[in-house]
Amino acid sequence: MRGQCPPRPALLHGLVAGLDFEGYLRRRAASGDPFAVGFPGFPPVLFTGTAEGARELFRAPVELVDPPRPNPIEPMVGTASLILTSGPRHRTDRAMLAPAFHRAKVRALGEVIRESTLRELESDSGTGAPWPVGSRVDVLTKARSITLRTILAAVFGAGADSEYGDAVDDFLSTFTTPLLVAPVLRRATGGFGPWDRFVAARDLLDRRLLAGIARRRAEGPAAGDLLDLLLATRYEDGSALTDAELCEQLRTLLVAGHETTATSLTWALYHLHREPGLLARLTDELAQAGDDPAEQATAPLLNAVCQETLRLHPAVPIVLRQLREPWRWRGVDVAAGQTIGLAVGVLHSQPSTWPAPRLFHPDRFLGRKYTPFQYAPFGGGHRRCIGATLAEYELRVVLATLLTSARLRLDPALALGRRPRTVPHNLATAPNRAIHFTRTA
Ligand code: HEM
Repeated sequence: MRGQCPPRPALLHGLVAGLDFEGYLRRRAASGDPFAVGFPGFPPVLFTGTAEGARELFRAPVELVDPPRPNPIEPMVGTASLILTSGPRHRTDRAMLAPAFHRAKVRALGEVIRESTLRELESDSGTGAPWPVGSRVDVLTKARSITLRTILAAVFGAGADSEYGDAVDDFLSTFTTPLLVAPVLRRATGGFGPWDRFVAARDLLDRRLLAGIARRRAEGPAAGDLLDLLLATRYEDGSALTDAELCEQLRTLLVAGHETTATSLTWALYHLHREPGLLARLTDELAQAGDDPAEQATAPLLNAVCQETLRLHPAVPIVLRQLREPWRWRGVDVAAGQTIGLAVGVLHSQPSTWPAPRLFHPDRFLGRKYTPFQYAPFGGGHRRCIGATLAEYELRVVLATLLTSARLRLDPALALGRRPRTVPHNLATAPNRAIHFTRTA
């Protein structure tokens, strides 16, 4: 089948992918399905971008698939991370954490999310500057402050941002794209290189996390937040998570739980402010819904805007599984050890499901449902994103709060110019340039 030979040279392709990840995957998909992609420093991956391929991937027997190893994000999250474990260990960890992501628990964070958003507009937030009328900001920075406070509240309880916020920021900013894509750079260079800076930031964050863990152990469980659930985790042999493993799980939740949502918020605001008619419809809808986050979050057009944002800009653009044994997938015999995956953006661009797929058109979600194999921004199967309910609720509450509390103007060059490209960024992706807005009211 065409498209299966890994592209050569991988380094050149890696550079092109680094400049426009979504566009690169779409171009590779044009050669056939499945199609191979080589990433520098890692074995080639065989991708699908079809609903049938997604169905087979998500329904693969649990004991057949693992997360890929080596994995570029391992230095950030560690081997005990929920993202990297498999088998009974993964099952237990997921089951223990799941209650924190149930609908009722997520709804209870509504006020925290709303206040966090208002704080970003009105006053000095500690993790971000105020946004007075007339000033211009990179909205991704604002979105990151809001989503970091939310995930810190979900993990440690409300108000935890002053203790951990800056350490998480430093940790994330030191894991630069070169470190992500080029494992050869991951070595000490006398304390001054990018790897040394990353390791120092990770150590600092872990020290803060360990202090928080010690305090919680001394004080006893709080209100069933994620830290409580991690501390209560027990395996079949009765053992608990070690301190190092606790740090890895906490780092995972903090990182996976805020950059993704922040990127999605940025794209949603970008598209809304390029389409005044759509923005007016949405603000009218929100005006009817009042101030209650739970009420606002049920608004149909708001929901459609969030879904369309995740369709056009899936913050996690690839979903990967490594085969333990040989498997026939998409009509191809795939060897044990090979990694197969879903290119989410390619799936979300299939013209048979999504007419005019490159257009931002939320109405396609009004009154219509798609299968979990046609639309998969949160992946699928037994590893589907554990934070999906939180992410969707947070997107809606932050957008509703921002749009009913402030007026924003997108920079004219962005409002009229070409759409920014998507580039890899930490665990997720981000627009390749800053999306600036001026607050006008
Ligand atoms: C818009 C926001 C988000 C997007 C687009 C997103 C997307 C994804 C995707 C595609 C996966 C891989 C699923 C698979 O392998 O099938 C994933 C996994 C994961 N996500 Fe999210 N995510 C988001 C927000 C969150 C939030 C708020 C959390 C909260 C902690 C979170 C935590 C995780 C974790 C821990 C995993 C690993 C799950 C496992 O392997 O069992 N994510 N996410």
